[in-house]
Amino acid sequence: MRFLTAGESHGPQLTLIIEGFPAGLAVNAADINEELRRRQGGYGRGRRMVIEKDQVKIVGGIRHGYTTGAPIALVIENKDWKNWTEIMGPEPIDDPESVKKQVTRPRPGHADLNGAIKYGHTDMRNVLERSSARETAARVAVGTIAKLYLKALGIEIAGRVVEIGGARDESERPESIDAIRTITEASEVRCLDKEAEEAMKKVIDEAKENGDSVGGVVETIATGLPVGLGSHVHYDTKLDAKIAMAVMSINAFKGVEFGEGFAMASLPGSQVHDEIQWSKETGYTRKTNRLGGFEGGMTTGMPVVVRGVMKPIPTLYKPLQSVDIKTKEPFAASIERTDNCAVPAASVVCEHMVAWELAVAVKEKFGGDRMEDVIQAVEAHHKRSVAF
Ligand SMILES: Cc1cc2nc3c(=O)[nH]c(=O)nc-3n(C[C@H](O)[C@H](O)[C@H](O)COP(=O)(O)O)c2cc1C
Ligand SMILES: C=C(O[C@@H]1CC(C(=O)O)=C[C@@H](OP(=O)(O)O)[C@H]1O)C(=O)O
Repeated sequence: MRFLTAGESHGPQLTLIIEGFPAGLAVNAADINEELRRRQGGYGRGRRMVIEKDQVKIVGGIRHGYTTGAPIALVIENKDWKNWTEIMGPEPIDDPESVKKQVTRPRPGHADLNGAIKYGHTDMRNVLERSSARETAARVAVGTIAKLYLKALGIEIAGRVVEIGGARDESERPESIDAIRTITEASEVRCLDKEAEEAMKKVIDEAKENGDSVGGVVETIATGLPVGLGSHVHYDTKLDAKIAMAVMSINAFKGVEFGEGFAMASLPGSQVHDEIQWSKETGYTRKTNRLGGFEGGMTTGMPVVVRGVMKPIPTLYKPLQSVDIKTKEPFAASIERTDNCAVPAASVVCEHMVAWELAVAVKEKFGGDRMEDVIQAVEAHHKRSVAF
């Protein structure tokens, strides 16, 4: 299974090709549009999200509501494109230097300067257009199909915000995925606790007033997993490692942890490892889930619990010192628009990246050209695991 995305933030559209889903999976544009809507929202977003109303157009691989087994092709239009046709057009121009809005002032913390030096661009727009997290809309679209595939196999996924700029949601996470979804959807920052929500909004407001930005921590939970997705045999078959890579690949993510995560550093082994129990009805389970659903790079059958930390947004209204690459003169950046917190949106992206990696692992273990084959294979594996 693989997917590729193409398209610039202010270009005409994002384009996606996805390979590997079996035939017979029910997929509707409405399912994808609902997840795209979720990603666009959340407290702290900037004015761009007023312009965009993300809608997917299915242009291949799905017919009469079902996958055919052919590559799936999707398109998401950028409504902002109409304001950028001159600056972003593909046609050759005689004097590129004449283009208005050439970007020569790299933002600390963004991809601008490294990308310019690496690719030799004097207009850093050639870097920022593709490094923009606009691309995460495409990832949510493919992740929605992964979610639908997993759901047909009894695997459910939800996400939430745990922390924003030091304001933390300490409340107990409900076990039910539906409960997590219902509560977080009612929260403007996608957390579980009302008081925490107010504190997070305050932190975002204060940062905005100061021309600053804030980051945070998001969590994704997946339930209903078969035992033994992933493998211990190679570094690149360990599923926790693959999920960590996928989460780290989200723009501005700087760290990943599973279960108790970094807190394990200060705990004795007896308070970290999950004791094993057995019953005839359920087979082997763990009494706790402090390891977050993985041992040896394989799923234990307990919920996968993965968290990612997002750094504060790099584009700031409060100027940070940088150097103009054309004049080599120092300047203090001034900008037009930006998100000042995208942690709630990023929690939606994280859910979808985890869904994708789980879907890949399911496909690797169970194969199948038709959905009914996959369903049967997963059911047979569940039965074997319980009887083991
Ligand atoms: C949903 C989302 C929205 C983002 N919005 C912005 C933004 O408005 N302005 C900005 O400078 N960075 C934004 N970022 C972060 C940058 O895309 C990111 O910092 C940049 O691509 C550099 O990559 P790195 O931070 O992973 O090193 C956003 C990230 C996400 C996940
Ligand atoms: C467009 C999206 O996010 C963008 C991500 C982003 C960045 O630098 O990552 C910068 C901003 O873009 P603009 O400069 O056009 O305002 C965000 O709006 C989106 O999430 O769909």
